[in-house]
Amino acid sequence: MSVEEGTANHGRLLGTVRDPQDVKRMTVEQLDILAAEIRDFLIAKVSRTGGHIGPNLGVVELTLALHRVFDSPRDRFLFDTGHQAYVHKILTGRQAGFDKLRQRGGLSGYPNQAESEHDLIENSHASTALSYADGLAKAYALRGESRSVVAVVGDGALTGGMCWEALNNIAAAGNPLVIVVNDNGRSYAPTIGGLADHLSSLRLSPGYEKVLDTVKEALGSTPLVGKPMYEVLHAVKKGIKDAVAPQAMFEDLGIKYVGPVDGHDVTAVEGALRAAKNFGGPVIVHAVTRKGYGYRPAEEDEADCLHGPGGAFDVETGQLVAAPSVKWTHVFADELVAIADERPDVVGITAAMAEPTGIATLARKHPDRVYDVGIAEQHAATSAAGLALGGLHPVVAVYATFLNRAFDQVLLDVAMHKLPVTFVLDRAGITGPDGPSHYGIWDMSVFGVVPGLRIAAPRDAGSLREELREAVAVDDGPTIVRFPTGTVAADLPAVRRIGAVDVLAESARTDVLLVAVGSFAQLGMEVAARVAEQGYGVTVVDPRWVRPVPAELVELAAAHRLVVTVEDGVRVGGVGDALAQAMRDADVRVPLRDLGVPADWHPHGTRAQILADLGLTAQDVARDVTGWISGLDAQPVEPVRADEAGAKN
Ligand SMILES: Cc1ncc(C[n+]2csc(CCOP(=O)(O)OP(=O)(O)O)c2C)c(N)n1
Ligand SMILES: CC(=O)[C@@H](O)[C@H](O)COP(=O)(O)O
Ligand SMILES: [Mg+2]
Repeated sequence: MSVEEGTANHGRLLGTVRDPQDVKRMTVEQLDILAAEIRDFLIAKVSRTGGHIGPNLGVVELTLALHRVFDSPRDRFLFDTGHQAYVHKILTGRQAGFDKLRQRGGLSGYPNQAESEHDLIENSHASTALSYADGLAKAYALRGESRSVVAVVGDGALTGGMCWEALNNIAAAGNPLVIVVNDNGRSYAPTIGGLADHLSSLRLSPGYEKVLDTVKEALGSTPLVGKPMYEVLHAVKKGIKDAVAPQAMFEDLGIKYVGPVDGHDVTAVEGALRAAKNFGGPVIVHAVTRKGYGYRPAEEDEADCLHGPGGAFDVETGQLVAAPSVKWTHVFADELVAIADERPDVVGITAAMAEPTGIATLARKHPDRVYDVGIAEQHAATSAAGLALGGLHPVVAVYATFLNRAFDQVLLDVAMHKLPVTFVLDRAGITGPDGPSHYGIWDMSVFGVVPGLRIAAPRDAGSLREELREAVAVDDGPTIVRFPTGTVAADLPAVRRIGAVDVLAESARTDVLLVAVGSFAQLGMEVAARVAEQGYGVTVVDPRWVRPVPAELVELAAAHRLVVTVEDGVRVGGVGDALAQAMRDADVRVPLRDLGVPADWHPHGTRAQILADLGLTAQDVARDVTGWISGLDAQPVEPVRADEAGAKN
């Protein structure tokens, strides 16, 4: 049934769904209507809030079938990556929450334990569900609990190495476990690589299981027994596999394969799931779906099937409602092309996010110089090391949150080898609606400890261009260039440059040195103006390169009465911490206060809301700074050592 036809029902059936039991009672005809109503509902709600519309439209029937065959929450669903769990939320009593999806205080865009007993894992980083499933199945086996474990993993998530580590273990353990491969052939763009090719060849061989069964039946009447019988069967099975379908990789790994099944046919999916449930060992159910199914703008969106429009969109066209603006990503993308035009050794790497990171712009100009490695950030880092060893300068463009999992590769494979690799971290800092797992707040602390790694935090478009050029000019070690999400900040010219440090504002009085990191430069200017109104002089500086700590920053610190740092990252091990340490090492006894993000799980909301919650607005920071500097006036004692400035988290 089409979306239009479904609209005619005005969601009457959907309104009766309070929990999965309601879906279990429905007839096939009702399920058809319900699927259409769910699509209407998703389009209506997500077009207002933004969110992952394409992936969820593709799993409507699949999710209905899951909830009919299994008994959640006794049976456990583990969604990988978690961005396709909206239908699951709808069927588990959370319809009302969709008006505030991904908004402050509203439903999370991912599974969330606090929302429902039907959600177990709170992921959103890809390729983890099979490992969770392996552990969970082992735990249930050891505790003697008879509960099904069902992991739903996309073809894109399956390109992540963790999935293959998990499959290896799942096969070895042999526990009952259902792995539903939701194969829509796409990550954002079409999924790349041998695995994607394998899945698509399986998709084209629907007769495989049937042929296999027929041959098994025929051979069943031959007089062969024991080992010879097995060998004949095995040889025939392998021969047919090679002839009818390419090597059925999953079966060779030791995991039963069922499929391919039409993922938009609830009855067919149910049949496959029931067979898998009763099998008694690990089974892969290969469901073929279409991303964005049933919504024309998504189906026709060649770039990413409306994977996750970054805000409200027009239902008719699928176009974003907000006026287009120049984003940090665009500035990076254009400058990278300009650099690559001049330098044939510069190449790009993306981990399945060519458009969102802007690497696609380079790919359009120099298609042979961009590598999409799949959702494989660890591989991206070490493959970049290989490219650098081969004489190239790779630029690895990923979201800040996703580089975390490649720490060891950056540390040893890249930095220890002093290799010139530039990591460009988009969506650094508080990002907003995707919530805590997507906040790019760890990079400056985590990667700040890597010897020889330089980190730049540009403040605006001009400095992003400049610092990117400086980064790719480094030839004796890795660099990181990190910037936030959204519209790029207006250019903020420096008054002067001291060494590598830009001075943005000065005063006749040298009361406070305000170190404003990256996009907080503008906030720093506003703070300086407010604090000046209270009679104190503030020097605002942008260190530009925050690791290693510029020597000039320490000298500037020594020339002021108070140092305040403000950064869009966790305080522990952040820029403030690093500067405090450098000041201690230089015996600079000026008090330092560091402002930033507490190392914690901060909820979703808009970036502005979360920053306000954290006291990272110009008004809050100005109040803090005024309080601290006036406190020093009130107590004209020997300044405390920088490391005595107070506990922090
Ligand atoms: C480690 C990691 N890297 C990148 C991403 C960004 N990302 C989110 S969804 C997605 C594509 C997922 O493709 P697939 O698993 O096939 O799901 P589909 O959207 O096609 O349903 C990517 C790359 C992520 N969530 N986690
Ligand atoms: C699920 C996921 O990891 C991404 O799709 C994420 O939603 C990215 O959002 P933005 O690209 O809008 O920042
Ligand atoms: Mg996919």
